[in-house]
Amino acid sequence: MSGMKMNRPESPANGSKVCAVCRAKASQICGGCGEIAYCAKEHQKQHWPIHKTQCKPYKIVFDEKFGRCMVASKNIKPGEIIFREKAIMTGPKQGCLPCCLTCYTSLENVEEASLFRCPGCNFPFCQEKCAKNSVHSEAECSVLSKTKSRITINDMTKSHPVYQCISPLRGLLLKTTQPKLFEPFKGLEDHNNLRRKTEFWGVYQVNVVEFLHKVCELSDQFTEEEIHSACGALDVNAYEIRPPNSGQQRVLGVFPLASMMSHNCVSNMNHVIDGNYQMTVRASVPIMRGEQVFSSYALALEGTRERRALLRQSKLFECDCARCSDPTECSTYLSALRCQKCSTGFVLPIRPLEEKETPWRCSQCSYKLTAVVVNRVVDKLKEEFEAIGPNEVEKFEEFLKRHATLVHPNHFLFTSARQSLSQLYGRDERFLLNSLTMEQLERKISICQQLLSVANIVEPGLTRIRGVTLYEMHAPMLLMARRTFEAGQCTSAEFKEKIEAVRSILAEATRILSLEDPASTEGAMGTAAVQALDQIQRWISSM
Ligand SMILES: C[S@@+](CC[C@H](N)C(=O)[O-])C[C@H]1O[C@@H](n2cnc3c(N)ncnc32)[C@H](O)[C@@H]1O
Repeated sequence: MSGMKMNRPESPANGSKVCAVCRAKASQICGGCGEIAYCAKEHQKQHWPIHKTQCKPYKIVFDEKFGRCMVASKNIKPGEIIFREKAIMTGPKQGCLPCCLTCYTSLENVEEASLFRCPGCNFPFCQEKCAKNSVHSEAECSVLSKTKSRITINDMTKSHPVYQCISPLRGLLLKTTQPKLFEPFKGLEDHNNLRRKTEFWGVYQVNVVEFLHKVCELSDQFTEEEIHSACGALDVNAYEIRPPNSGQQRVLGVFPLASMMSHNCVSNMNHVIDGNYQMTVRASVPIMRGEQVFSSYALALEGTRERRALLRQSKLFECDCARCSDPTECSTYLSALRCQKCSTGFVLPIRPLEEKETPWRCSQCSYKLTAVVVNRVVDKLKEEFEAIGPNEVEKFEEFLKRHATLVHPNHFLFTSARQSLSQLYGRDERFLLNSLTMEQLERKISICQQLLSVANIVEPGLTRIRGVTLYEMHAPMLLMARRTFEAGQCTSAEFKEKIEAVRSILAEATRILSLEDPASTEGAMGTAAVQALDQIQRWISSM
């Protein structure tokens, strides 16, 4: 990586390390950070009270291209915790539906009589206890009370622009309520200079800056620039959280250390955020000393044009990672079309980083298409895909069948359709597992396999999608094995072999899903996976 500055550990000119306690020649290195060396175990033990606050498997360094970024200071194994961090603030996401400002429960289906309106500001909450929470009552309520005579949020089924102000306001109010937390918030990249030239700047100017200045009377406390910085810091850095009861809504959380991770379209970490808004970041694949810890700010199962557009718009940079630069997206062909001329080749962008201008060419017959034509085809397909309801199994299947001659089997819209189908077969009330035919069970397995073949490349290692898909795959495999055996269509030895295969899939799913928050859907799946694995293991040993 060019231009990266790293603070190297103290070592003599010949490169060998010295003991941090006695400066004798060191023979061992701290396993936690890979940085500090010791001559013997005793000195390591003696040094621990001092070293433990600095013992981290990463460093924050500066790079000309990425800005501040996180680099592994030792080799990190898959599953190893890189860091844990609690959110310094949380708040509603732009464009959200009205929600409780404390627990973020969606108020969409709550009757007016069941709402609690805060006596100070009249904002709706799910219950009185939430309105009394200190984040609201001790800071923002008095600011929002200025809106009381002007705003009443009545329609819970439509987003209200006032919610756009809440998260920036919470960030800004840290200045007086929690100055220690305001420092890292203020230090986040806001990209004001780039954002100033975008259409969003004007929207924030009206909906947030002018609202906080004119309606909330905060012009003495925060300048226009400071308010825009808060909006930018959130757009560029905040993580999306799925709190329980919030329905489909996402909440924003600010994690200053996690914000230091650069983006790569194939990340090497995974993160879990628990109910207390604590984030745990682990390596999903081996990370070697000196390598960056990369998060993915975009959805890994999207195509290059879609990921790069999101990163350009919300994170203000042009991603040129290995995946974006490769026309085949690391051989996944997630954006490839089928050639309509020779029908055996796939049409790929010649210069994938120039999505608006690049010609696309068939890998077999050199048939060419312009970017405009390709983008139009994909946009039309996307429109059709987005019109499919979440449980419409038949429509997803129809979509896959109808367009099989148009796009690569792994096309990102097909992969998304498969992701939905992998969950619907076996879970949707019309397709419960035990009611599935052998053909449908086979279909579920093949959908999961195809999904895994893509996930293994773009979300490799200990990642949520792999854990969930492996778990989804084990159940039809197990059921098929049992049905076949009970029908006398396989021998005991063959049956045992099939069960062994299920066991190994389930063991991997368990390893991945056990890293999830037990209160989350994936965490619950992890618990179920542990039980299923235990049962299968007992079953195998009794065979
Ligand atoms: C969440 S911040 C990461 C920390 C940031 N580098 C800093 O110094 O504060 C996101 C910003 O980092 C930079 N960045 C992250 N990943 C990048 C990448 N793959 N290529 C170029 N810039 C990147 C961009 O400026 C982006 O808006």
